[in-house]
Amino acid sequence: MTLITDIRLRRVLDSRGNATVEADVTTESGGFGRAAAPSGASTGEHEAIELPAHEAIANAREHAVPRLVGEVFAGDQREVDAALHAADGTDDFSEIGANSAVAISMAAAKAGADVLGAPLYQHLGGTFRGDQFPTPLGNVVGGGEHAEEATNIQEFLSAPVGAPSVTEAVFANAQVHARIGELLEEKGVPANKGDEGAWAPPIGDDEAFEIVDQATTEVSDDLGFEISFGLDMAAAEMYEDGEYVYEGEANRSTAEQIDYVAEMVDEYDMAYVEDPLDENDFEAFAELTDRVGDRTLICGDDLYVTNVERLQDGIDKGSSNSILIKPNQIGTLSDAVDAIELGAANGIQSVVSHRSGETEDTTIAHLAVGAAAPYIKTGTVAGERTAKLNELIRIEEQA
Ligand SMILES: C=C(OP(=O)(O)O)C(=O)O
Ligand SMILES: [Mg+2]
Repeated sequence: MTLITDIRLRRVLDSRGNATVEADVTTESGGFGRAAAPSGASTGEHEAIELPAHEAIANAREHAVPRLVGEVFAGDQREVDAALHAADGTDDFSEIGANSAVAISMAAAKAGADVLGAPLYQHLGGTFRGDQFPTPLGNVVGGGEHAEEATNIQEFLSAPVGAPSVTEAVFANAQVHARIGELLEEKGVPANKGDEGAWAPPIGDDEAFEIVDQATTEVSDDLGFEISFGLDMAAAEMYEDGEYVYEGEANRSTAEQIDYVAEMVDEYDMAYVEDPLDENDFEAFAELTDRVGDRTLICGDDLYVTNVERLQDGIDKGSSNSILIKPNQIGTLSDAVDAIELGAANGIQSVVSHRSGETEDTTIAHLAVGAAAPYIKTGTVAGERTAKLNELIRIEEQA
């Protein structure tokens, strides 16, 4: 029933206005799935390769489509993803493009779910999934590679860790975002928005810490549950010649960077710090995790690039207690689920994540619920972000 009978690939727009790959997968019994690849700006050095959309489409049409159509069942995700790897023939999807691979992988999953008549999260996770929801980490202030003339730190993330439901958590993050907008206006700070819809004010990191702390505390008091906050430092983007470069402040050595992050974790009681150190420095990550990992999540994004071999290295070295999961960093849903499961088996908490360039695709909301990931990072406002957040609200209502 789920034999793939047709795959269509096209260029569509992402939220930055760039071309990305959209895939339609149809099965023998009329099952249908459509999905589109997201795209990063602060990409990890070890990510699977995204090709220009037209090239990824041409190469996937030549190599992947003939291996899937009439050959593979959309209901068997492992089979779909193995065929994508075989069609590509490299270890980083540089032949067909990770953008084509992930779009086809996700579209096939949706087609499989469609035939079964089951929600995607249940098709991915099994019938006993749907009772555990991720806490949404919401980007409320940011800069780095996502906005010019804004904070050095890429993302300040509202973390409604005490929310009684995912719906209340989603609305809490939106309220924090709105309150920050008011606080910036009161201070007379002109606030544009970055690629993910977070405020991108021309202020230093110190001031951003204070504003985010104030907003999360006020909204927490108003709503009556704990709202902490966290960071994505995207430190690989700051790392030059052995130092962390901060515009408008002194650079920091690795030891100083570790001290700085550890101090901020304690000063602001932060729940989460992503990529606080360079993407190849497993040892410095381990030092920081050793210092503060009992009271906050130290998450590897560019460090692991959703790759089980890099994650195993991090597990062996004690580099972190959390991993970011971006399906397009590794190319298929099966690879992403493998990383979540390896993490879970070793006490590493998964954060399923969007990219800074997104589409209206909602697959990651289902992946987070289907794989019982404890966190999801998918923005706070902006249509391509609220698409996922609103899908979580719907899943919670149905489950
Ligand atoms: C979402 C992120 O940004 P990008 O997609 O630009 O890598 C991130 O770094 O976590
Ligand atoms: Mg990141």
